[in-house]
Amino acid sequence: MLRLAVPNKGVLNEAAQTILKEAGYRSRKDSKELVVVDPENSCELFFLRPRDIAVYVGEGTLDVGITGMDMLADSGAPAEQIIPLGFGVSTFRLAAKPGAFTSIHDLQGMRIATSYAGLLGKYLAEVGVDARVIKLDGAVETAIRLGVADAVADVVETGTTLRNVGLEVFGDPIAQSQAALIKQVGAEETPAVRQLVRRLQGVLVARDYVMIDYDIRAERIDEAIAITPGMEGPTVSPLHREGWVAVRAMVPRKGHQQIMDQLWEIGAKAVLVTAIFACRL
Ligand SMILES: Nc1ncnc2c1ncn2[C@@H]1O[C@H](COP(=O)(O)OP(=O)(O)OP(=O)(O)O)[C@@H](O)[C@H]1O
Ligand SMILES: O=P(O)(O)OC[C@H]1O[C@H](OP(=O)(O)OP(=O)(O)O)[C@H](O)[C@@H]1O
Ligand SMILES: [Mg+2]
Repeated sequence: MLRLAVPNKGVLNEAAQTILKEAGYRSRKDSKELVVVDPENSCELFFLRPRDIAVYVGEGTLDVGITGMDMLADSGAPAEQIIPLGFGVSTFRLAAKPGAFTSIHDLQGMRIATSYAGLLGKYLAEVGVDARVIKLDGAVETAIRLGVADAVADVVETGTTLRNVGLEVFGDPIAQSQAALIKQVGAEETPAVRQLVRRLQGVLVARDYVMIDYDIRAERIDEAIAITPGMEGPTVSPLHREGWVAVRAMVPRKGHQQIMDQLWEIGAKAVLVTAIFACRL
């Protein structure tokens, strides 16, 4: 049995469940379910707080888990990324009242509120700043207004939360993060883990790529291949029309309209773009 940890709440919950479902694993029927057994995939899914997932995986009680890389770094647990998953993308940053500070070095002797005390503590040690870390569970942006802190260190995505309380980021970003599949440091990747990884990678590729099909004059095939090189070279098949070939290749979803324009410029006909439902590369 593969034992897999999935975020039970927060912004990672829905995206993690979606990617696992697309990868062929069972979903839970309601948000109160804490363990789901998936016999077809010989897998058990444990729904846990994203912050705790690194701890379970680091201890080796669960084989793999999905959590934010910032949470993994914050926990200090001996776990590592297997693959990034492309969601829960955020930056960990300092913020304060506009104009109050310009760099981390202005925070010597100040109070900084955060729910990522581990991550902030490591950063302060790295840059040699001695500040007081005020550990809070969430909604840390309010700490300044309530007089508990002079600055905050928190996750920023769109910046809406900071704007709403009249705060501004300052200094260099402390860390970039996104959700990842993680395992214990040094743990061997079992066949079940490798299969999960292949499936997740297949979903990520299917999300990022589309399939393009078109017909082109045989003498322009080199130009066409330069535009649509595919993953390992496009499929080129003869057409039942003298002097023409059919080409099929995967291209990035982003920018596929520009690729269609370029193909049209070199005389391609019947250019079709279709979504990839699933793939294994
Ligand atoms: N608004 C956001 N956009 C993108 N990613 C985010 C956002 N907020 C948090 N994250 C990321 O999601 C992960 C989990 O954060 P989340 O806020 O769900 O956990 P939490 O704060 O412990 O839980 P909760 O907010 O339910 O108390 C972290 O890696 C974080 O960087
Ligand atoms: O830049 P934004 O797009 O506004 O997103 C960032 C906000 O999202 C998260 O809050 P969450 O909803 O998880 O609440 P929390 O602070 O209680 O964790 C994070 O802690 C920030 O407050
Ligand atoms: Mg949160």
